[in-house]
Order: sequence, then C-alpha cells, then structure tokens
Amino acid sequence: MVHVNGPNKNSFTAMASLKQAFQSHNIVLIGMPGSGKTTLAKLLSEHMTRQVVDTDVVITQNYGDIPSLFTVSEDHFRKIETEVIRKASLAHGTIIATGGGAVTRPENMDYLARRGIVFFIDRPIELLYQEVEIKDRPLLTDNRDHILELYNQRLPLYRQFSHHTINNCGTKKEAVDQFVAILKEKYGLQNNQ
Ligand SMILES: Nc1ncnc2c1ncn2[C@@H]1O[C@H](COP(=O)(O)OP(=O)(O)OP(=O)(O)O)[C@@H](O)[C@H]1O
Ligand SMILES: O=C(O)C1=C[C@@H](O)[C@@H](O)[C@H](O)C1
Ligand SMILES: [Mg+2]
Repeated sequence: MVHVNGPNKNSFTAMASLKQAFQSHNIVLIGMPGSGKTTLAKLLSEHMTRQVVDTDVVITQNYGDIPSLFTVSEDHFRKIETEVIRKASLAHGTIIATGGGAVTRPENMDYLARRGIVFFIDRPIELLYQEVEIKDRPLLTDNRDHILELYNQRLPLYRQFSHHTINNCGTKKEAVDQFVAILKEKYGLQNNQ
C-alpha cells in the first residue's frame, strides 16, 4: 500500500492494484517559470512513453499567444488557464506540464490532484535568473527582479500543492533520474510503465 503525502491522498489506496492506480494517474509538474517543467515533461515522456500535455502550449494553440492574453488582463489569461487545466486533468496516464502560475488558483490544483501525482520542480533562483527566457513570460518582462518576488510568493504554494519535489539543480538527466526513482519507490514503476 502506498502512502502519498499532500492533497487527495487516498485514490491509490482505493484502487484494486497499484499498477492499475499508477497507470491511470497523471504526472503533474508545477514550479516557477523557467524551472524546467516543459523540458523535463518532454524528457520524462520519452522515458516512459507517456503523452505530454503542456497547458501553456494548449492555451497558445487554442486562444492565441500568452502575452496577448495578458494584454487583455491577467484574469482573462487565468480563466482560460483554469479551463485548460480542468480539461487536461480529465486525462489518464498523461504527463501534464503546467504554467508557472497554476498554483495561484486553488481550483486548478484541485483539478490536477484528482488523479495526479504532483511534482514541484525546484530550480534555484540563481539558475532561474540565468536561464529564464523572459520574452514569452509577461509577468517577468517589466523587471527581472520580479522573479524573486514571485518565488517568495509562490514557494509555499508549490510546497503545499505537491506530493514530491524534484531538485533541478544538476543536469536534466539527473532530474529525470529523480522522477524515475520516486515513481519506482512510491508507485511501483516497472520497465518504465
Ligand atoms: N537541469 C537543467 N539543466 C540545464 N538547463 C535546464 C535545466 N532545466 C531547465 N533548463 C532550461 O531552462 C529553460 C527553461 O525551461 P522550461 O521552458 O522547461 O521551463 P518551464 O518551467 O516550462 O517555464 P514556464 O513556466 O515559463 O513554462 C530551458 O532553456 C531549459 O532547457
Ligand atoms: O508564472 C506565471 O504566472 C506564468 C508562467 C508561464 O508558464 C505562463 O503560463 C504565463 O506566462 C504565466
Ligand atoms: Mg513551460
């Protein structure tokens, strides 16, 4: 029996078998803009042959580019994001990469945790400064120091809403290895299934 810390703890214990439970669950990545959610979701999907849904990509494809949606208002973007997250959360066995601000609306995290194992991608702030591409991230374009403010505001939320943390301070492969180790140890991942 697997004990999972955090929200929506017991869907695993209720399922007939661990394997069945694991295969029906989504793997959800949350974390700061530029922390590596999109990148690691793709690498993990190659490793596990699961599909990726990247909510920022779905938004862009269906509603237009993110900076333009923010031009209407942040609330306009957030409503769209919530609807995209709601739909993405209905999937089974998918890897869901979220936008950095998904944690700012608790209903998003409710949807994602219903059948999601939620991983916080924790990338040190110095590395976010170095690598984050601010052009497509409207909340960061006016002032790079805003990253620190967002980090301080959101860190407690990323912790609160995640079941596990990936310390993305080494190579991308090391980060993927951390996912695999947790999925094997806690959820019975075998042969990448
Ligand atoms: N472990 C790592 N080593 C080197 N570069 C990394 C690592 N993790 C992420 N990066 C780089 O950081 C940048 C941002 O990553 P990515 O776009 O995946 O972030 P994100 O969390 O999806 O951001 P957003 O919330 O804005 O969508 C990319 O250039 C990616 O290659
Ligand atoms: O941190 C945020 O609030 C955001 C991060 C990006 O992934 C996009 O979802 C959008 O730019 C908002
Ligand atoms: Mg992304």
